[in-house]
Amino acid sequence: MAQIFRTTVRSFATTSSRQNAIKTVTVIGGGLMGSGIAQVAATTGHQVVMVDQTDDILGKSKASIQKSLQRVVKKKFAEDPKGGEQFVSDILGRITTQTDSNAAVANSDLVIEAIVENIDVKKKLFSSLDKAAPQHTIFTSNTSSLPIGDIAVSTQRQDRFGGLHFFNPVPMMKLLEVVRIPATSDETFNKLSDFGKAMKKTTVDCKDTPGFIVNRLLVPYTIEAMRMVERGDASFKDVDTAMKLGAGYPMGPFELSDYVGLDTMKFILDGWAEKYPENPLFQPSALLNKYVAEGKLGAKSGEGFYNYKKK
Ligand SMILES: CCCCCCC[C@H](O)CC(=O)SCCNC(=O)CCNC(=O)[C@H](O)C(C)(C)COP(=O)([O-])OP(=O)([O-])OC[C@H]1O[C@@H](n2cnc3c(N)ncnc32)[C@H](O)[C@@H]1OP(=O)([O-])[O-]
Ligand SMILES: NC(=O)c1ccc[n+]([C@@H]2O[C@H](COP(=O)([O-])OP(=O)(O)OC[C@H]3O[C@@H](n4cnc5c(N)ncnc54)[C@H](O)[C@@H]3O)[C@@H](O)[C@H]2O)c1
Repeated sequence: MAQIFRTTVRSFATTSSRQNAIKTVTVIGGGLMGSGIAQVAATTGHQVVMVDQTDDILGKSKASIQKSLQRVVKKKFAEDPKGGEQFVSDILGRITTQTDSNAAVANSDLVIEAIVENIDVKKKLFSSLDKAAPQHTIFTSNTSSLPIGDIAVSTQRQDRFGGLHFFNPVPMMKLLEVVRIPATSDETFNKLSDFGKAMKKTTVDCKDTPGFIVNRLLVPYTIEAMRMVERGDASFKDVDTAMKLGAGYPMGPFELSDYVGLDTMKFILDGWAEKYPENPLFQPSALLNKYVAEGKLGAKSGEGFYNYKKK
C-alpha cells in the first residue's frame, strides 16, 4: 500500500513539476487566434507577453480580450459584479504587450506563434527568435495547415519544437491538438501536453500530417459542401440547415467558413493543392475563389456567404 502511495505521489510530482515547467508564454500574433490563446493562458495563471506588428493592433487585441472576458463574467459572476471586475483585472494584469518579438522571448518558457498562414514569414520569424530566446524555450506554431517540420527547420532547436493547434473561438473550444515532428523530444512533447491540460483543454496527440486530425476531416467536408452548391445540388443555406439539424453541428459549413475567414480557407486549400496535386479532395473551389476575389472574406469583412453588416 505504502509502495503504491509512494509511486502515486512520485508520478503526481513528476506531472506536477512538468505542469509547472511552463510559466511564461509569448504569443506572437494578436489576431483572432493569438488574442484568444493569450486570454486563456492568462486566465489559467500564466504570465503572457502578446506580440504584434503595431501598438494599434495590440490595442485592438486587448479590447477583444476584454470583450470576451465580459461575456465570461456575465455568466460566471452574474451575482458578484465586484468579483467579476477583479477577475478581469487579474487576467489583464498578466498580459503585457510588445512589438519587438526578439525582446518578447527573452524570459519565455514557451513561444506560441499565431501569425499569418505563410511559411516564409513564419520561418523568418522563428529563425530570428532562435537566436534571441533562451536555450530552454520551446517553440510552437498554431498553423492550421502548414507542416510543423517545414517551419522547424528554420531553427537549431527541432527537439524543442512542436505544434499547438487551438480552435476558434479559443475560450470556448475545448480541444487542443498537440503535434510532434520526428525530432520533437519526449520531454518537449510531455511539457506541451501538460501545458494544454493546465490551460484546461482536452489534448489529442497528432503526427505532423496535413491538417492533423480535425482539419484533415473538416476541410474536405467543407469544400465538398461548396462543390455541392457549385453543382447546383442545394443552396448554401439549405446545406447549413441540413448539417445543423441533421448532423448536430453547431454551425453549418458555410457559417463556419465565414466564421473562420474565407481567405484562411483559401490559403489552406491552395497550399494543399500545390503540395499534394494528386489528391482530389484538395482541389481549389471556384465558389470560394469568387468570394475571396470579391473581398467577401466572411464575418471579419462584414460579408461572406452571409451578410454581417449592421443594417
Ligand atoms: C471551415 C473550416 C475549415 C478549416 C479552417 C481551419 C481553422 C482552424 O485551423 C481550426 C478551427 O478553429 S475550425 C473551427 C472550429 N470551431 C467551430 O467549429 C465552432 C463551431 N461553433 C460553435 O461551437 C458555437 O457556434 C460557438 C461556441 C462559436 C458560439 O455558440 P452559440 O451558442 O452558437 O452562439 P452564441 O450565442 O454567440 O454564444 C453562446 C455563448 O458562448 C460564449 N461565447 C461565444 N464566443 C465567445 C468568445 N469568443 N469568448 C467568450 N465567450 C464566448 C458566450 O458565453 C455566449 O453567450 P453570450 O451571452 O452571447 O455572450
Ligand atoms: N482563424 C482560425 O479559425 C484559425 C484557427 C486555428 C489556427 N489558425 C491559424 O492561426 C494563425 C493565425 O490565424 P488568425 O486567424 O489569428 O489570423 P489573423 O489575421 O486574425 O491574425 C494574425 C496576426 O498576426 C500579426 N502578424 C503578422 N505577421 C507578424 C509578425 N511577423 N510578427 C508579429 N505579428 C504578426 C498580424 O498583424 C495579425 O494581427 C494562422 O497560422 C492560422 O492558420 C487559424
